[in-house]
Amino acid sequence: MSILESKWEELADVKAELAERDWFMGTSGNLAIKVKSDPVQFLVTASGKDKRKRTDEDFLLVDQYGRPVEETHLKPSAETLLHVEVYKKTNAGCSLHVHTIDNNVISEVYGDRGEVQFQGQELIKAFNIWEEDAVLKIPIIPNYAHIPSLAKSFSEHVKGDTGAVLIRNHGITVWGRNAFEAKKILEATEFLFRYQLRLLEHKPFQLFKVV
Ligand SMILES: CSCCC(=O)C(=O)COP(=O)(O)O
Ligand SMILES: [Zn+2]
Repeated sequence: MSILESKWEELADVKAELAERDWFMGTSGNLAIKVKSDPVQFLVTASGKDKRKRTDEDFLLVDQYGRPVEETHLKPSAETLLHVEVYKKTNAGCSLHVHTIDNNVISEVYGDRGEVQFQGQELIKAFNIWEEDAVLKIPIIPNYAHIPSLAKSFSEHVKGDTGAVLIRNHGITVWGRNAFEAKKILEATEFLFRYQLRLLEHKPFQLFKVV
């Protein structure tokens, strides 16, 4: 099996797992996996598809600018430029973007603060944060309709090989060194968001403690 074929299968498997969680409502979401470096090429989901389906036209190969490598009738994800920023600025191998109710509500509740923070939660270790009393900060950026503006704002928060950025009332984009790590980060953030929303139901004052 070629590297391209094995990366295709890897991304298709991640897509199927996220679909099982129902994280691709209404054709939302897009996924990418790096196939080669120097210059970067990556597979990205084709735009506008139902990502819950598995087909031979789910992904296409694009270059470091997000342009299709070969002539194709498929269009790369409308949000390919965000994945471009990840592979331009880090050594990440996979980036995932999903819209969920929980990430949208968290982004709106904490959006004016520009970030949501988590402390004292075991699952922040998914981000390779191990220090006692460490704080995980997830940035929240405005949802610009103009994708180059969205990508520019997103890029300011793309710093290490693993990370996550919330886009207000839109969704989350995460990345990791490989597909396993990116999925781990996505699952951890969605856990933390659900936890925080549950906590707010029972202890509304927590909104002010998590700053
Ligand atoms: C119908 S969701 C609006 C577009 C979006 O935010 C998204 O994640 C999916 O866009 P794509 O072009 O990647 O299908
Ligand atoms: Zn989106």
